[in-house]
Amino acid sequence: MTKLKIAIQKSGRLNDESLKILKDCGISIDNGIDQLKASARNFPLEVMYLRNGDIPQYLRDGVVDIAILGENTIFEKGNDLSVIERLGFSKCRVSIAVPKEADYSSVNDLKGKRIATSYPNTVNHFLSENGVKAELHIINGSVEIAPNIGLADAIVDIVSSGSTLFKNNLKEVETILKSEAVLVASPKITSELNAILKQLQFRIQSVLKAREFRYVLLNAPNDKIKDIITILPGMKSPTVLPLAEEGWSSVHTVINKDKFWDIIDELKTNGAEGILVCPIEKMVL
Ligand SMILES: Nc1ncnc2c1ncn2[C@@H]1O[C@H](COP(=O)(O)OP(=O)(O)OP(=O)(O)O)[C@@H](O)[C@H]1O
Ligand SMILES: O=P(O)(O)OC[C@H]1O[C@H](OP(=O)(O)OP(=O)(O)O)[C@H](O)[C@@H]1O
Ligand SMILES: [Mg+2]
Repeated sequence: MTKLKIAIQKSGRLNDESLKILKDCGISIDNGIDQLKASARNFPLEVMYLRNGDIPQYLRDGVVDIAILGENTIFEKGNDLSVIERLGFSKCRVSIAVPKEADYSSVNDLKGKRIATSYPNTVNHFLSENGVKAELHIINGSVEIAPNIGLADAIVDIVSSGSTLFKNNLKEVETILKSEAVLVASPKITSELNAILKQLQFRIQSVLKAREFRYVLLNAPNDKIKDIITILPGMKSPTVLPLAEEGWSSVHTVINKDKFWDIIDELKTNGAEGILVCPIEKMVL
């Protein structure tokens, strides 16, 4: 049977969530702690566990058909590859940071300075766009330590919470790009495999959509139902069902997860009781 080959990061920041999204799509695979390859049991998919930084080349060569990787890696090493789906996890940015006590007012302050980074193409692109020449020191890890040991005047690295910068007495001064995990396809993918990819994409989209929403159930007196429905816009129209207790109904609807906390007080003042908010597994519109 023809199988779609997907590359995911062997270990690191993207591994867990990449496996989780496949699992949420109903695809069961083994994790890659001791393996480089695993087959899905119930979907024509073969998983290759690889280093994130190596994946763009494997896609280009057609060794794998699709991959989950950080968008920043595409920017650094795979500008020729096309992103087919943004996956909403591993959100971070690639930023410039300098020692806390350094004066910094604009990118021009980096002229002639030493910049340590693991992302030379990203930095060179940013510097040349801004007409600034600097000296790059390419290092593969622990970039944030470089200014403290006298190796560099500034760094360019991934920032998420900012705690690594804080611990190393650095401040973020420019954001070069924002990144999240993305699904990328090889330019060499065949039409047969593309058809399997479409099925996988359909599943991923219904999982991602479901992650944005919550299923809400509540009880309310019948004379308040109209008001409650106006506060609770549903997918189409909320479901209203009579309760066993005379004069009361139950309202069921789906709302954006971020909206719930904005309307909770309004729901309560309008007589809503026994409010339940549940996650949704899949959502097909
Ligand atoms: N602190 C973070 N918060 C959120 N996402 C992050 C963070 N650090 C990295 N990422 C994202 O996860 C991806 C993988 O990062 P990680 O540090 O695990 O691997 P790596 O060192 O780039 O890769 P590898 O060793 O597999 O080649 C990055 O390209 C980035 O998109
Ligand atoms: O802003 P923060 O939330 O502190 O995250 C940023 C840190 O996370 C990443 O490193 P990671 O923990 O993946 O370790 P690594 O350097 O071994 O890749 C990145 O290289 C930064 O050092
Ligand atoms: Mg890292």
